Amino acid sequence: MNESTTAIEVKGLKKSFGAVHAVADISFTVEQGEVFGLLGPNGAGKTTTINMLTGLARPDAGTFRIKGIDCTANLRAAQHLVGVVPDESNLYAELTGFENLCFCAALYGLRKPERVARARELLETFGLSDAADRKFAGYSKGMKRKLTIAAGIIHKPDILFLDEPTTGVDVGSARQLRQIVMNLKKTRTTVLLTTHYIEEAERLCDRIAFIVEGRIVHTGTVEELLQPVQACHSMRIQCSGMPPGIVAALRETFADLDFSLLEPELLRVDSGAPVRVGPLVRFLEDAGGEVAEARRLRPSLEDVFVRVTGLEAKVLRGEKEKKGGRQ
Ligand SMILES: Nc1ncnc2c1ncn2[C@@H]1O[C@H](COP(=O)(O)OP(=O)(O)OP(=O)(O)O)[C@@H](O)[C@H]1O
Repeated sequence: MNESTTAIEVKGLKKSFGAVHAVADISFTVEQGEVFGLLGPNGAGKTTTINMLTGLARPDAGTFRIKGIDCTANLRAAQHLVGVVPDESNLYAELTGFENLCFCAALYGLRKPERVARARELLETFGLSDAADRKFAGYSKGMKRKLTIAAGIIHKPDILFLDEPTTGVDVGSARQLRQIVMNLKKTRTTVLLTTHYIEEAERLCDRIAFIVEGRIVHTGTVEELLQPVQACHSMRIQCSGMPPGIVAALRETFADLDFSLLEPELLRVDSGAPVRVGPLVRFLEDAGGEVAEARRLRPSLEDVFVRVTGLEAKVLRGEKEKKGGRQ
């Protein structure tokens, strides 16, 4: 019997498409009951990783185990243990929400009375009962996403692969979808999710792996990831009328501080020690500027991402369009 608490174990997974190394070399483990996030910009290799783990893409190299079962050669061996929510919905546009769920339940071998009961239960839980008899094609993006997650957990899997749960949905639906993930966590379902939203990873995940150009560059709990920047002190100063060359002048006068101009009227100050605001404000105003606000910044995961990857935070904010259903 396998006593291990490891739900997913990935070693040296690789996948190329021609000259593109979509997944260059990826290894990680996810413990049972954990919500583990792959966080990275568009094109980092998140979907390709999930596709390999769910049998939608064949790895060029590497191995992976699900609950101790080697699935590299035989994915079916662990199929009953996993649920999959792909980034583009795999549900049928012409079927109703209820029919889609019953169909998925049948694929997983649930008996008819069980299918109907489970479909109704999930429609109720996800707030979709009123839309149960409407065609999937007419659902909003948020409703489509919810139903696709419901379909992924219809057979109560131990492990759920969830690709970009909230991409392309409105703020309210995103909040509900995050709540769904938190509820799954309460039932000890292991979740491997991908996202390019830092706040989402921070809120939902027990551990996060930063993925860039097909490689995991850093992994840890939010607390562990934040550790290197805890000692950093940063400020944002909103100041109009700053003369050209102000950043160089500030650097010369305050040699222990680092300055960057985020916008023409927005200055960022970073330091390894607490920053004294008074002298900075006086300097800026003596130079002809007018300070509207000076605000201390809490160290954030975004700072860590920027520091570890060398990328700008805005690469994570790129949105991508989703289709949402088989047409
Ligand atoms: N079927 C394919 N054929 C050719 N190139 C592909 C294919 N699938 C992915 N790629 C390329 O592999 C790289 C990784 O893509 P992948 O979709 O895994 O990234 P991602 O991190 O999921 O990004 P996104 O958030 O945009 O979905 C990208 O350069 C992408 O263009």
